Amino acid sequence: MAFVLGHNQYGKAENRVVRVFRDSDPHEIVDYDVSVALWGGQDAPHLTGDNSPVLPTDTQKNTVYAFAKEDDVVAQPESFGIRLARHFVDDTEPITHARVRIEMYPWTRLGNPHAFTRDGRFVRTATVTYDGSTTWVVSGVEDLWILKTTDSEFADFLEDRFTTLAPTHDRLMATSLRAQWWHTSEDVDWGKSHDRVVQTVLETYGNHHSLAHQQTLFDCGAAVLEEQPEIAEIRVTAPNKHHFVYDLARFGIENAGEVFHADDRPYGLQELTVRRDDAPAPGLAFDPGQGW
Ligand SMILES: O=c1[nH]c(=O)c2[nH]c(=O)[nH]c2[nH]1
Repeated sequence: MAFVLGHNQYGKAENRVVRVFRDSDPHEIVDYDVSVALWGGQDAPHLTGDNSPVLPTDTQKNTVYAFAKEDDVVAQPESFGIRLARHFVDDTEPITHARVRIEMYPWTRLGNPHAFTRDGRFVRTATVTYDGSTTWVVSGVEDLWILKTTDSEFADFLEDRFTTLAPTHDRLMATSLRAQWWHTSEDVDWGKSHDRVVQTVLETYGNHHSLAHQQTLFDCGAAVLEEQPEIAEIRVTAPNKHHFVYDLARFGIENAGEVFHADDRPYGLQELTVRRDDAPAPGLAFDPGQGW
């Protein structure tokens, strides 16, 4: 029996970088978790242990911290990712592809010019993939919690002999949303664009009269594409965080949708892509992972 090497990539994952902009008054900071993955020309180390084509992950880590000195570049996760990805491919023989994934933890300024509190509303993400000619820039958000106390229905669904769910025309609906959107241009004010997407998603989710979580999420994605022409495609992963009306009738207490059990698992999971009908193919924009 013979074995062949399939897709492989390697890199330094989760480099935690905090950059302080001391020259700005008041001080600014960015807080990143940067993961680098490189591929191309790496048969020898896997098959024979010959490390001559390997740029050590330790060197990759050092590069992340060194480039964090470049003010304009490091200020936004997208521009930092572009800088790093192009460097690793353009300056390192035999690397052909780089993917840099950055999580950004937002901090909010306190009352004085050099103190901050971690803003736990969401994590901002950017994933940049570069193949030596094309650069794919994907921005995103994770752990964006949204909850609405009414304006949500779920009825008229398929029923079979295992169905026990009662249809409802008024329920509490909640999620912790993950979304990633692909820009077809780099001529973007990354910070403003990100703020706008988050705002659009929050407003749409909140204002939408929902017949299903699926419908609300599609509308959120469509609203983002409507607002921002440079975004070609958005992918959303959203658990339906079930809240069950707690049975207080057992104690002779009325509960008209006021006391809920916030269930942890299992949860419904809606995953969808919304794209412009004339959008180009996304190529390597979205990380398929190892497929499990
Ligand atoms: O919005 C919903 N979509 C579903 O597919 C579903 N399934 C379910 O049990 N509850 C819900 N709610």
